[in-house]
Amino acid sequence: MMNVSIPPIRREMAEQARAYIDQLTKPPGSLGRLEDIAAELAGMTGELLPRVTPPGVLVFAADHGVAAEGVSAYPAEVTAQMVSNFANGGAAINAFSRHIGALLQVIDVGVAAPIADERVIQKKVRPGTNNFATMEAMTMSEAEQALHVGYEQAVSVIGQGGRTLIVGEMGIGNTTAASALLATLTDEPLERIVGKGSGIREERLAHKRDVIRRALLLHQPDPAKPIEWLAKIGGLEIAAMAGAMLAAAERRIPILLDGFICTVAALVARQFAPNVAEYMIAGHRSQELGHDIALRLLGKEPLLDLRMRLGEGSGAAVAFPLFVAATAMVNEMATFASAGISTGEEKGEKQA
Ligand SMILES: Cc1cc2ncn([C@H]3O[C@H](COP(=O)(O)O)[C@@H](O)[C@H]3O)c2cc1C
Ligand SMILES: O=C(O)c1cccnc1
Repeated sequence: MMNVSIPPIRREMAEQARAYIDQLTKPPGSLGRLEDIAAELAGMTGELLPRVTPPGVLVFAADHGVAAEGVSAYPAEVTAQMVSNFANGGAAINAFSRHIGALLQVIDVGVAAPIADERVIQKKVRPGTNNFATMEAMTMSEAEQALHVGYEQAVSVIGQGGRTLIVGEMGIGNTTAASALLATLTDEPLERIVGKGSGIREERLAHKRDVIRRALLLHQPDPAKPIEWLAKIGGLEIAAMAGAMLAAAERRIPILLDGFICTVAALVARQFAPNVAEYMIAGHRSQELGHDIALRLLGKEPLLDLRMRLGEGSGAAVAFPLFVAATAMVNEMATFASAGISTGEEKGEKQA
């Protein structure tokens, strides 16, 4: 792991798509960012008329030992409780997945409590990580196993017909792990990286930053050694999300990113294969403080800004209809020639 070989995107197909989009019955550029999305999807898939439905939504759940430090607004048992909620179809990601016709899978990659529900895919690598404030979160072998779980799950959902990959997560404490990972990729101070996650108060936010500061001093994690980096301060679901992204890019499947945790997982994936990022589009800007820094590092501008801060893949699911609109534009619109409509240039018209 991770011996992935991700093909370069087909830039000539993206260019061909742009030229074709300019022939559609609208002033050039008038569908704005949708035109960019359509061209990017063509470059990723290698197809002028790509299909993006159905999306595969993978929600990876795992617990975090660092939750014992009081870094979340919620108790750790909420992870397992929310997994039951996912299984019962009652979470935000369930509602949104139904409305976009997604193939939704919920995967236990490391929930602390036993999950005995056949609607949850059982891939537990270990029951939660260790508290990385005092010891390494997991072994390197476990980090690799978690990456593999994600990789295999993406292969599976793509095999079932998934044409876009959305990855979400559930794990109380995971904004602490994601912030710690992000902090090692930038010189930005923790005051600009570490946010309120599920909604902690200001006093607790200072404590959360202290916990991360101490952990970074203790472990000296090096992102250039990504398995070791993940093992020291990462999370099982974050590793799985990264693995899933690698599998999708390898198969030319576009990846629609969710919020803060997901973008950090994308940065993790990039540590394994730099060009994986060419297959990603950022779905939304999360309210989580560090998300802008993570997006900037990844070089992505988010499609939506709805002041969301949930995770689970919810922001990506809400952005997905933009993929549908972009591909419908290319697939269904008439061209000036086919509709017999005069072009502005032919008439020598200028915009007033
Ligand atoms: C009921 C509930 C549902 C959630 N769904 C996603 N998260 C989000 O909040 C958690 C991260 O925040 P922190 O690091 O502060 O614990 C993750 O589980 C994330 O998916 C939830 C959190 C809660 C409480
Ligand atoms: O943007 C996210 O992924 C996020 C933000 C807050 C809490 N959980 C997740």
